[in-house]
Amino acid sequence: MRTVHSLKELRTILRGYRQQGKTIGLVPTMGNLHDGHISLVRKATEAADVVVTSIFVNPMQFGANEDLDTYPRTLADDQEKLRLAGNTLVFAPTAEEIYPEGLARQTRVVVPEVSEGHCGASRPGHFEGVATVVSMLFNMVQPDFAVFGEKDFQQLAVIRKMARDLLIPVEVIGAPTVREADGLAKSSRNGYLSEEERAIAPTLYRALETTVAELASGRTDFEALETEAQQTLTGAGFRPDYFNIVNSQTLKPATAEDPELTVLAAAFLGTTRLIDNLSVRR
Ligand SMILES: Nc1ncnc2c1ncn2[C@@H]1O[C@H](COP(=O)(O)OP(=O)(O)OP(=O)(O)O)[C@@H](O)[C@H]1O
Ligand SMILES: CC(C)(CO)[C@@H](O)C(=O)[O-]
Ligand code: BAL
Repeated sequence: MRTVHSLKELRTILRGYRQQGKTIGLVPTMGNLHDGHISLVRKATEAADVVVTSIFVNPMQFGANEDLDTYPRTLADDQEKLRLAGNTLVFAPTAEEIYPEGLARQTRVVVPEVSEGHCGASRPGHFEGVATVVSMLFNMVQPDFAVFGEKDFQQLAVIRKMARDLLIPVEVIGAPTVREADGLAKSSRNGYLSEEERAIAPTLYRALETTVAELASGRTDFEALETEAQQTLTGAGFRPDYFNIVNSQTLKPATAEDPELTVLAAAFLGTTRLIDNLSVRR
């Protein structure tokens, strides 16, 4: 498995694979890899001959008061995990390689509607940063397939729409959320939790499970369900950011007629912001 840091090297190697008629899968990440990321890599190896995992902590998607500087960077460990998972190539560029003229002068990709609300409301500019860097990664790698986790449900919806609207010839594949034994969604940011916070953290998943069970039983008083869940989270020691029951396709507020609903949630434990979601067909 090779690691490249420059776009020039990446393009040279990928040209070789294409000349051999090989299909290419892309797994975009910010590194500090865990079993969730590795499940995406394995899925990509099933779909494509060659798998490129990118590791780039993208400054454009971080807000001014967020954790860009402290975000864990663990390239050597990540490389070993990727090698064991059957990954072909690691692309780990510097910020200068991706944004040579700096963020202020970079063309940006805005995805309307689906970027609004939920994480888009709490993290202004976040999905613009994600859509911009992912469209650049699609241009750099020109993958046949790209795999993203359903843990970041709104992000997956934004990327699907962006690829469709910009006519990018890539098949976007969603992969199920990988969880710890107690239900907590695996996430690099779980590493920020204290022992006490880690013990509370699975309450987020349990609140989603409770809400989904109520929805499956036919309840349609969505706002009351959202309030109940937020009270549960607050009682457990969280500071809820949002807890929204939505139409799984549009991510707009749920209606009683929707055939599939998704519950999207984000909540803080101390300074750590966790997100998770669960879907239910009715
Ligand atoms: N538990 C998980 N199961 C499946 N996919 C996941 C999981 N966690 C992250 N992913 C996916 O991995 C890709 C890279 O995500 P990222 O590097 O931000 O990891 P992360 O653990 O979600 O980090 P963060 O804590 O910053 O949210 C995204 O497509 C994301 O949805
Ligand atoms: C898709 C992504 C790699 C873009 O920076 C990031 O948002 C992530 O890790 O989910
Ligand atoms: N996993 C989403 C990337 C972010 O939180 O910035």
